[in-house]
Amino acid sequence: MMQQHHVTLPLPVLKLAQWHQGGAARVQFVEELGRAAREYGFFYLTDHGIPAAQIEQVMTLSQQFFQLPAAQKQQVAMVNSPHFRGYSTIGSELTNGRSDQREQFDYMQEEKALDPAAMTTHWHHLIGPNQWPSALPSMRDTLLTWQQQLSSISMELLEAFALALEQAPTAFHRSIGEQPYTHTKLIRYPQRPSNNNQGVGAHKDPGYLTLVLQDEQSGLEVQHQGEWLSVVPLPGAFVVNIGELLELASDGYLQATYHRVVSPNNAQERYSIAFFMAAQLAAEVPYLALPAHLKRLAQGPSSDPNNPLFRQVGQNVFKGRLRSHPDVAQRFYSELLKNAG
Ligand SMILES: O=C(O)CCC(=O)C(=O)O
Ligand SMILES: [Fe+2]
Repeated sequence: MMQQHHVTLPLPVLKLAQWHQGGAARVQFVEELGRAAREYGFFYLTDHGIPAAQIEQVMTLSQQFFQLPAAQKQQVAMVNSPHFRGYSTIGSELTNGRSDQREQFDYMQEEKALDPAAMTTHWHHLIGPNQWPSALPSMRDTLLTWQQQLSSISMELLEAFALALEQAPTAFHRSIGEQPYTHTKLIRYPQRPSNNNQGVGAHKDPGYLTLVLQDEQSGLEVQHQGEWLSVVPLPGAFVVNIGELLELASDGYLQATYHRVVSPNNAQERYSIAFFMAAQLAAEVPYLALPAHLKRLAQGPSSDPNNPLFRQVGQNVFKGRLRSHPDVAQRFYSELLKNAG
């Protein structure tokens, strides 16, 4: 018999199949979710229904993309997209003012940019087409399907979150409308350079929820009671975390947890794929009326002068993008930065 290795996982493991099962299993899922969300703001999600073969296919595609010659990746460079979509080279992204040691490919829903006359506010620029590399013709359909599937899982999770907060399961629906704003990021962390181990600096995610798929290389860490916990990889699981919009909606009863990635310390590189779900850009985050026993524990959303949280979804997403991608901000939004500064 194969020897079993029992690794103690640092975070709760939730099975989405339990939610699908309904009845008492669903009630238990909601209870576990409520506890995990309040205690850690992070958990592993397994039994989510996405086949292992598809996960493998998407991970392989990501590796193929990053292995393309630099010139081909530059053909889809994000710095050419006012919509913050495409490839960012290592070091071009900033978190907490320091450069992140990762290269990435960002895409969102496939959309047409708005007519300039219809652009009445800055975040309208987030809407637009993706950029796809001609060298990998299957990438577009494979990744848009992936994004749609993760969006469906996130919608189910949001219903469960609503129940955990003792709301109607549809409490978030109005802010989502027909389609939430979704964003996926393929990421490659190279082996740690000698002078900077910041894969991505400590941050909160700006949306409602994030689902991360990691390979077998650790590096993701979450802040918990003043310590950094290593989110050791659990094969096939998504790591789910709460974003700023859920913190705002619950008046800080749930908090968006700080997390970071420390660059691989050995000869390995690390690949991950992060999926971020916000609400509709035009929406305002709802104020949920929490029952007294939860309200008592709500501390109000955190107020960090370096990271104001905005209830207007588009504004919250746009501020995050401007800060993370100064090259795009400088090229397309320098007037805005001048006025803000
Ligand atoms: O790569 C990871 O594991 C997490 C990435 C992350 O936190 C982010 O891109 O917001
Ligand atoms: Fe993150």
